[in-house]
Amino acid sequence: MTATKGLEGIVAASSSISSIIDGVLTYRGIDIDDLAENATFEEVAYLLWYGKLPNRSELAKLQEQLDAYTAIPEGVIQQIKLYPKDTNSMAALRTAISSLALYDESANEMTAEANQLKAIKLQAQLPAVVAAFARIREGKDPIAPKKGVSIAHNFLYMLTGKDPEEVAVKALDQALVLHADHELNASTFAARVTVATLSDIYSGVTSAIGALKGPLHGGANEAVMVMLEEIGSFANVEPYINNALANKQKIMGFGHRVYKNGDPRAKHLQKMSQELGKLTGNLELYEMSIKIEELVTGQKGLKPNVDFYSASVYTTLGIARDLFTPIFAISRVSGWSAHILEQYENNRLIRPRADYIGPVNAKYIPIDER
Ligand SMILES: CC(=O)SCCNC(=O)CCNC(=O)[C@H](O)C(C)(C)COP(=O)(O)OP(=O)(O)OC[C@H]1O[C@@H](n2cnc3c(N)ncnc32)[C@H](O)[C@@H]1OP(=O)(O)O
Ligand SMILES: O=C([O-])CC(=O)C(=O)O
Repeated sequence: MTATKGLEGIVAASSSISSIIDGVLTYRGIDIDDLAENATFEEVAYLLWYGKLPNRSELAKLQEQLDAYTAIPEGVIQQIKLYPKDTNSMAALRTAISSLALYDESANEMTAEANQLKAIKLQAQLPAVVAAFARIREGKDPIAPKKGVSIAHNFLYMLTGKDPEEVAVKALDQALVLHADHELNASTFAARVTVATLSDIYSGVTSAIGALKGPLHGGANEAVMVMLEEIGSFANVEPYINNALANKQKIMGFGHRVYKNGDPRAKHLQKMSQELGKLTGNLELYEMSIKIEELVTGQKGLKPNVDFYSASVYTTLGIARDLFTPIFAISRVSGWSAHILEQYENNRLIRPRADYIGPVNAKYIPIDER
C-alpha cells in the first residue's frame, strides 16, 4: 500500500451536486458563470439541496422557512457573550454552531425530512451567529433579523443595524453564489467523513468549519488581507512580492489543487473588486491586487483562486478582516449541507487505510529500563 500525499487525484465519492471538469465549475450542471450573473444565493442554495432551480412558489416557501428560523436561541447568544473578546472568529463560529444543536430538539433525528429542515435552519442561523458574534465582541447587542429580505441583506443589516445599500447587497449576494459549493474540497470532505459515521448534521457542519478555518483553505481570504495590509501601498507591491517569492513564501490567494489554469470564480470577484473600488472612489486595493497577480502569475505561473479578490471586495464593503472566513462559511454551509444530505442518502462509512511507515517488531520496555 502506498499513500497519495494529500489524496491528490483520488476520487473519494460520487456526487451530483457540483463538478469541476476541464476547469469549468458547475452546480447541478449549471455553469458558475451563468449562476454568478443571474442567480440569487437563495436560488443557488435551493438548487444545491433539491437538484433543481426553484419556481416562484418554491422560492417563496424557502424564504418563509429562512424567515422562521433566522433568529438564534437566546442560550447561544448568552454563550457568545461569555467568549473572550479576542476569540478567533472561526473558533467562535465553530463553537456557536456546535452549540446550536443543544437547542434543536430534532438535532439527532435522522429522517430525510428532519435533516432537510436542519439544512435550512443552519443556513438561516449561521449568518445570525456571525453577526451576533461581531456585535457582542464590540459590546453591542445583537440585532434581531428582518423578515422577507435576502440572506445577504439580512447579514449586513444584522451587522450594522442599518439597511444596506443595494449595491452592497448585490455584491455580497454574488460572492455567496460563488462560494456555495466546490465538489470535494477539504471542508466538504470533512463534513462527509463525519456524517458517514451516521453522526448528525450539526457535527458534520462543525467539522467542516474547523477545516475551512485553515489558511490553506477558507482562511486564505483573511490571509490575503493581512498581506495587502503588510504591503501597505501600490509602490511596495513589487519589492514585497519579489522578496516573498525569492524566499519561497506562499502567496495567499494563489494556486489550487484542482485548477491549474485559473479558478473560474476569481474573474467575477476581480470585476466586483474593481466596480466597488470605482463606486467608493478608492481603487488602491484593486490596483495592488492586479499588480500582485501580474507578478505572481508572471513569475510562478500561479493564478488567483476564489480567496484572492474576495479580500478587497469585503474590505471595500466595510467588513472586518476576520469576518471574511465566517462569510465563506455563511455561503458554504449550503454546499456542506447538500453534501451531508447526499451522503446520508447513499451512506457507507468512510475509512481509508494508512501506509504504515513506523518501526516494526518493537518491544515494550519496562518503565525503569527506559
Ligand atoms: C477556497 C480555497 O480553499 S482555495 C485555496 C486557498 N488557499 C490559498 O490560497 C493558500 C495558498 N495556496 C496554497 O497553499 C496551495 O496552492 C494550495 C494549498 C491551494 C494547493 O496546494 P497543493 O495542490 O498541495 O499544491 P502544493 O502546495 O503542493 O504546491 C505545488 C508547488 O506550487 C507552489 N505553490 C503553490 N501555491 C503557491 C502559492 N500560493 N504561492 C507560492 N507558491 C505556491 C508550492 O510551493 C509548490 O512548489 P514546489 O513544487 O517548488 O515545492
Ligand atoms: O476545492 C478546493 O480545494 C478549495 C476551493 O476552491 C473551495 O473550497 O472553494
